[in-house]
Amino acid sequence: MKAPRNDFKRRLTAGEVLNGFWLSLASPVASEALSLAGFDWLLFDGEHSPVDVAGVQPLLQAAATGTASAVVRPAWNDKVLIKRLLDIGAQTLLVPFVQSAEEAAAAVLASRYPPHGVRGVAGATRASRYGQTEDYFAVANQEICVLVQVETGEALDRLEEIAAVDGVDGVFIGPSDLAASMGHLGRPGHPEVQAALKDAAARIAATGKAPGILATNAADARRYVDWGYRFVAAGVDVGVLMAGAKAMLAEVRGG
Ligand SMILES: O=C(O)C(=O)C[C@H](O)[C@@H](O)CO
Repeated sequence: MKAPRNDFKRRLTAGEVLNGFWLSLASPVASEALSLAGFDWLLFDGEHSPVDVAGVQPLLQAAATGTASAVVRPAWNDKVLIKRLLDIGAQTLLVPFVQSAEEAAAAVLASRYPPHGVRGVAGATRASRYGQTEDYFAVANQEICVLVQVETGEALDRLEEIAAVDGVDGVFIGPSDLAASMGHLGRPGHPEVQAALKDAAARIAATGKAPGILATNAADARRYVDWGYRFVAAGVDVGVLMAGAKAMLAEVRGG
């Protein structure tokens, strides 16, 4: 048996635009259903949801039934958390709050086995199909995809240095945190924030790395793609659920 390959990384590197969806509910049922809905990738959020490492594993298993590649956001840029997520089979990580080239390099090192990094070695994990794959150690490092999240003005000033780090495959801009850092807490749609997002997409693309972002509706997602973002989550599960449920309730009440 061959070790798992990373479709997300391959398609991103080939220049494709990948349409994603953001999951905060930590529901394996939602993971399975949304993967079967045809998304290219699903983000499992370990930073702003109560899910821990053990809870991410069923999300990965469920996503594997459909078309979507899994992207996992650890709670922090932490080598122990990263190692544990990789062991349960995550191959693509979205590492939050990367402020410098050094922090980006630390995320890459945490994701690679020696001599290219510091990832600890376990014999039989879900990552190696429980030890059943003949080529796991030969391909494991190259199949890891590291996306780093830039979400402050300070990090934006260092965008090119961060993107240039070897092993960084993409740079994701967090619109909500960037808005907060720019003095527009809760207003990612503010014209100054939107201008920064547009500019960031072009700057990231100029480095040869893939720009990524989170939108909260299809119109924003399409505009971000037009600006050059290539891995774009079009919405968040809890947001879509609440909007749909509230609209239905209003209709039922005749409002
Ligand atoms: O800054 C952002 O935007 C993000 O990092 C995403 C947020 O954490 C959140 O909107 C996810 O639900």
